[in-house]
Amino acid sequence: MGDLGRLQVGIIGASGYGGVQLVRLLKDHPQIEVVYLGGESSAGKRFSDIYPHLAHCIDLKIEAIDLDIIAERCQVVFLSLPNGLACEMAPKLLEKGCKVLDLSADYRFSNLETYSSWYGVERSDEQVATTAVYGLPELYRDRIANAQLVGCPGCYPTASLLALSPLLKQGLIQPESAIIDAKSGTSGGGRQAKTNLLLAEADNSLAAYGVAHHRHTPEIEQICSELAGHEVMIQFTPHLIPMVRGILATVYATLRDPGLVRDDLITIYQAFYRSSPWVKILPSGTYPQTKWAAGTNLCYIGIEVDPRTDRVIVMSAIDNLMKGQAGQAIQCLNLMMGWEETLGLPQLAFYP
Ligand SMILES: NC(=O)C1=CN([C@@H]2O[C@H](COP(=O)(O)OP(=O)(O)OC[C@H]3O[C@@H](n4cnc5c(N)ncnc54)[C@H](OP(=O)(O)O)[C@@H]3O)[C@@H](O)[C@H]2O)C=CC1
Ligand SMILES: CC(=O)N[C@@H](CCC(=O)OP(=O)(O)O)C(=O)O
Repeated sequence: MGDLGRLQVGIIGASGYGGVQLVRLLKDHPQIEVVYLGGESSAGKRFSDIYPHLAHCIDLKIEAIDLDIIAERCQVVFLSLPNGLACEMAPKLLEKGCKVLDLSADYRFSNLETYSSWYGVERSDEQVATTAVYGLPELYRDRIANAQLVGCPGCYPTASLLALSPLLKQGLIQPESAIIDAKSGTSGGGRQAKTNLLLAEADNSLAAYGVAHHRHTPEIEQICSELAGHEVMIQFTPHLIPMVRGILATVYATLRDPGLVRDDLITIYQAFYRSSPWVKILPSGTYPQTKWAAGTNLCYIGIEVDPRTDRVIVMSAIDNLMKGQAGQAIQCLNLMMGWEETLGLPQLAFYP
C-alpha cells in the first residue's frame, strides 16, 4: 500500500539509463513515491535484479505494460522509452487523468510532419500532440506549470538552447551564423548494446557523427526559430567522446553589434537567467567543465568574445542524464505540481 500523502508516480522504461536515474532521484524527493515500474524485456524481473546496488532504494518488480493498471495506480507517469512508443501510450494515460512526462522526442515537435520525416514514425495522435509543452523550464516555465503532457528536450538541445537563448531572444546575433559543436559521453546512447558505444570502440578516440543530419537539428531549429521570430537554420555537429556522462556544447555566432564585449554579455546572461536556479553563468574568463555538472541538474555557461572575428563563443556543460534528461523531467514535474523547481534535485557534483 502506497503512502497516499505523496504523489504516486510510475516509470515506464525503468531498466534504462533514464529510468534508473529517475528511480535514484525520486527516492530522495520528499513529495513523491514511485509505485510502478514498467518495461519490456525486463518485465518480470525485480529492479534489484538489474541494479543490485539499488535494492535499498526500491524493490519493486518491473511489470509488462498495461495502461489501465498504470493509470489506476499512478497520478503521474514518466515515459523513458525509445522514440515512437510514447505516442502510443500517452493518449490513453492522459485520457485516464494521468499527467505524463515523455523523455523521448515524441512530444517535442510542434509540427508532426517534421517529427515524422526525421524520426520515420507516422503519427495518429495530432490532437494530443498539440497539447504538449516543450519541457525547457528556463524558457517555458509558465506553460509547463499548466501542462498535462510535457515533451522533455533532448540532451544536446538542452545544452545548445541554454547557450543560445539569450542571444536569440534579444536579437544580439545573426541567427543563421550560429554553429553548435557538441560533445557527448556514451551514456547519451542509452543502455542498449551498440557497437560504437563499446569501450574498445569509443575509448582513446574522438569522432563526429550525424554530421549535417543529426535528428536533434530540427528540434534545436524549432526553438531557435521561435526565439528569433522567424525560421532559422542552425549548423549542429555532435561528437562522441570517451567518457560516460556529460555534454559540452560550444556555440559560435556573429554578433550584430561588434562593440559588445565579454562582460556586457555576461551581464545580459546573468539577467536572462536571474530566476533560473539551475543555470550558472561563470565569471569572466572561466569556462565550464563537464565534471562540474556530473550528477547535478546544473548547466554551467561560460562566455567569450573574439574581437578579431566579432564572434561570441558560448560554452555550456550539463550532465546528459540529469539536466539533459531525468533531472530536467523532475524539474518540470516540480513546476507542474507548483513545487519549488529545485525540489529533490542534487546541486553538488560527484567530483570536487
Ligand atoms: N541517454 C540520454 O542521455 C538521453 C536520452 N533521451 C531519451 O530518453 C529516452 C530513454 O533513453 P535511455 O534511458 O537512454 O534509453 P535506454 O535504452 O537506456 O532504455 C530504454 C528503456 O525502454 C524500455 N523499452 C524499450 N522498448 C519497450 C517497449 N516496447 N515497451 C516498454 N518498454 C520498452 C527498455 O526496457 P526493457 O529493458 O525492459 O526492454 C528500457 O528500460 C529515449 O527516447 C532517449 O532518446 C533524452 C535525453 C538524454
Ligand atoms: C551519444 C549519443 O548517442 N547520443 C544520442 C542522443 C540521445 C538523445 O537525447 O536522443 P533523443 O532525441 O532520441 O531523445 C544520439 O546522438 O542519438
